[in-house]
Amino acid sequence: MSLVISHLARRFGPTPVLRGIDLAVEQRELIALLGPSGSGKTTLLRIIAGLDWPDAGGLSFDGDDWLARSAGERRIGLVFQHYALFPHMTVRDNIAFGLSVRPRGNRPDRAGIADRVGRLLRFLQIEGLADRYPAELSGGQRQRVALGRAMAIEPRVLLLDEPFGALDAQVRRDLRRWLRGVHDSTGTTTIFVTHDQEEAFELADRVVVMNAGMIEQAGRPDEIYDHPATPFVARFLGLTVEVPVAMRAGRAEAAGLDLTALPRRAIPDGPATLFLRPADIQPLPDPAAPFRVTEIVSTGALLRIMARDDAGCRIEAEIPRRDGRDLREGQPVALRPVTGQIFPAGGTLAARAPATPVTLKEAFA
Ligand SMILES: Nc1ncnc2c1ncn2[C@@H]1O[C@H](COP(=O)(O)OP(=O)(O)OP(=O)(O)O)[C@@H](O)[C@H]1O
Repeated sequence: MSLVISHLARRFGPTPVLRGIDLAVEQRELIALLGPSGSGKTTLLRIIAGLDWPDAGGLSFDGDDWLARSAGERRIGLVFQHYALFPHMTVRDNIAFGLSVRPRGNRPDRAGIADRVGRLLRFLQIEGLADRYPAELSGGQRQRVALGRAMAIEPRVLLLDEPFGALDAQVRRDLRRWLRGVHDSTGTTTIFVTHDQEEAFELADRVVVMNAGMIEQAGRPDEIYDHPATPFVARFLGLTVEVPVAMRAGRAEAAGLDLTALPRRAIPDGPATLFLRPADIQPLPDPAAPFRVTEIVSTGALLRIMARDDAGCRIEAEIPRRDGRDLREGQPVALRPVTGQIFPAGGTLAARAPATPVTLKEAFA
């Protein structure tokens, strides 16, 4: 166990921003803090970094009480969305900065620093940028350099706050893969903040979903994707179709919906809510079905099918375009969810469930 966060609380004036955070981060783990704006992700990151202090709770690293340590003593690498590099310094000097300001006993000599920076530049595949100034770099290149600067001090924990937030989609994707590769080679314990689901799921070993200052769920990406633990997580992860159902002997029933593909659940008889992703609902032409297609919209590869029954219940399904050739507006369709999540009424917990071969070790050898 490396980083242990216990019962952490923080308020700003009367507003509680963190309301009892408990999280243990293993050595070498890559954790994503995922949540909507204002859920407290940055505040938590700042407290870990030593840039802010909690009102209550604990924070330790390998048993050492970090709340008794300054930011510098914690040896943390930080990368922010707009972490301005020093504009008057070249990339090489920016990366060397963290090493050159170390206390004397701990500081390599000039040749040692130059050697380390050279190896790090190669490792991060930014050798060609070494003599440029930040103004001569693209956004993606700047963030690679910012990561290099954060890593030069061999941080015990690397903290990234929306590091790719300001970049366009393709660059973000490239940087994600690059970051994952860097992490896999170095094994630096890493926590990054994002509100981008795809980014969190592609990059992280474990995703921590935050909402209103609390952790709603923490787990492996596929675990969270397949089994959201709360209605909030379900909605946040795209299970946006909510259907009132009646539970009977573990099966969900709803008029006009074929729910036979859903497995039995250990949920008491009575009212419940079924949460579905539009992509998990199959609309099948059926003259006897109570739902009718009201609208078909193409988004390119996909068709969005809106359906409605006489009682006014509206359900949206999303299917690959090639699967929708037989569907027409006005046509009766049976709706068949293939998977979904059920929460008892009241919304409590669900019953269901690189180009160069230099490694960082070599870079610092
Ligand atoms: N120094 C401060 N003083 C007062 N309120 C603050 C301060 N810092 C943050 N807050 C408030 O605390 C709440 C949580 O902010 P925080 O930045 O931690 O959320 P976040 O999840 O990182 O959001 P975002 O994704 O928008 O960055 C917000 O309502 C914010 O306005």
